[in-house]
Amino acid sequence: MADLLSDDEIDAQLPDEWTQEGDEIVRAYEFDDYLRGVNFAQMVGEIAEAQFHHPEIIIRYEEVEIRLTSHEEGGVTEQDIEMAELIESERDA
Ligand SMILES: C[C@H](O)[C@H](O)[C@H]1CNC2=NC(N)=NC(=O)C2=N1
Repeated sequence: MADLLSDDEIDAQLPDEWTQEGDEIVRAYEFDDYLRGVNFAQMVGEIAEAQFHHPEIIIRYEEVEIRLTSHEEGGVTEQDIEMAELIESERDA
C-alpha cells in the first residue's frame, strides 16, 4: 500500500490545472464537442487499466472531469499524482 500524501506534499506535486478537493485530486478538461470528450475518457480508461488505478470519469457536454483518489488508502497517494501526470502527457500528445 502506498503512503498517504500530506496536503503540502500534494500541493508541491500537483500538475498545473489540477486541484485538491478533500481526499481527491481533480481536473476538468474542455473539448470542442461531445465525442472528443468521450474519446478522451476512453484514453484515460486505458491508462487506468494499464496502471490498475482507476479514476472517476465524468463526461459532460464539451467537458470531462477526472477525479483521482486511492480508495484502499483512503486519500491521495503517489499513484494518483502519477496518474494525473500520465493523463497530462497523453492529453498533450
Ligand atoms: C481491489 C482494488 O479495487 C484494486 O486493487 C485497485 C483497483 N483500482 C483502484 N483505483 C483506485 N483509484 N484506488 C484503488 O484503491 C484501487 N484499487
